Amino acid sequence: MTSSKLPLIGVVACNSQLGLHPFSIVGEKYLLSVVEGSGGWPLVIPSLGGAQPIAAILDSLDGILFTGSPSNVEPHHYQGPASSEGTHHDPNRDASTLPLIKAAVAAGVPILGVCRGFQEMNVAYGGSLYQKLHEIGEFIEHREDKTAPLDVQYGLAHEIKIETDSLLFKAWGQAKAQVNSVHTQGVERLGVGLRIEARAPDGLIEAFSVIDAKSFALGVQWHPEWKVTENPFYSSIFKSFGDACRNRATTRAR
Ligand SMILES: N[C@@H](CCC(=O)NCCCC(=O)O)C(=O)O
Repeated sequence: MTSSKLPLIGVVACNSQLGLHPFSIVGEKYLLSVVEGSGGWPLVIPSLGGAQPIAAILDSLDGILFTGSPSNVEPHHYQGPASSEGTHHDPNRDASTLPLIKAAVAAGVPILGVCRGFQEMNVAYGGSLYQKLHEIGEFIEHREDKTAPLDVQYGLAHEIKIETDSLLFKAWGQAKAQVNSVHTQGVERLGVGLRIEARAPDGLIEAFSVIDAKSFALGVQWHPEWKVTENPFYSSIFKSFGDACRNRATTRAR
């Protein structure tokens, strides 16, 4: 690979107030997973909301990672009931990522959605979300113990069963894997044009891909970016995503 073909991978940012100023921020684990897991270079995509130059963004990138976030997609985007008081939202991120997801897939730009990014993909394709899985009754605990050390919070939490006709199976080569679980929300109604790739033991959808995508388009509910190089399953996901980005890098006009 020559340096001019290094895949440039957009990583979407969250908005957060630090002191008196609003900042666009991206967790370092996402940036490192692009470098160490996908062999690309991360470029932060700010979620400024409103008009964004989608065509120019897509023309400049070989892939996009839609990151996880403590914030939740605002329920009006999926015709859900209003969130309970105090729910953390990021309306500018919603306004930026929801249109960018479908535009990226249509343009053949590889995408990987993680946790909030996975939930955004589902909403972008017309799906809906459970806002509090633990209140539904039929699901195992999918939340992390926020009082535990990070390695415990992101430790392996449950098994997933992987469909054999799937991007995940192609990457991993096995029909089962162990994953972490760091989320409160989950897919309720699957978006149109999405195919289930994996489920948790309680039936919750843990991964899907976009059926008619011209390139890699996968969403996962868990966090494969977490210490990606130490987990062969997580590595296989970022490697497959990186391969798709490398493929675009060799053909994209610069
Ligand atoms: N808020 C949603 C999505 C959960 C999620 O993405 N968690 C990651 C938080 C830390 C990080 O930024 O990686 C939900 O709770 O379901």
